[in-house]
Amino acid sequence: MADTINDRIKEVLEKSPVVLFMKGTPLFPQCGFSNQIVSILNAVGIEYDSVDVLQDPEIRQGIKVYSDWPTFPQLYVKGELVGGCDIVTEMYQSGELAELMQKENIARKN
Ligand SMILES: N[C@@H](CCC(=O)N[C@@H](CS)C(=O)NCC(=O)O)C(=O)O
Ligand code: FES
Repeated sequence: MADTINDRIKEVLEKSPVVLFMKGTPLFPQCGFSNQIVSILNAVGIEYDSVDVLQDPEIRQGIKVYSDWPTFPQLYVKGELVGGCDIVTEMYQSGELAELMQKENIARKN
């Protein structure tokens, strides 16, 4: 069972270089923390996939264990957890987030 969840998570992470696990969708975030990280990703202007953990209790629980990180949002770049709302906000403000996206050659939204 646990293996199945981890396999599903890996599949999602391998499908796209940037994945946001959040509550709701980028168009309709269902929590202020998720809303904030969506605004930041829009401001940085990069392409990303998102997973609505409210629609998927298995992933909601599984990803917490996978990365040993108990909350949402969770931003992944190239399969690695970058952080939640606080960390990503700090990285955005310092310019580190844009730098990371550039370094990893993440596609920009036109
Ligand atoms: N300080 C956190 C704020 C996020 C947070 O506290 N999220 C809570 C409320 S949305 C959460 O995901 N709780 C676990 C859950 O709902 O499964 C961050 O930097 O991301
Ligand atoms: S859903 Fe209540 S704080 Fe995120």
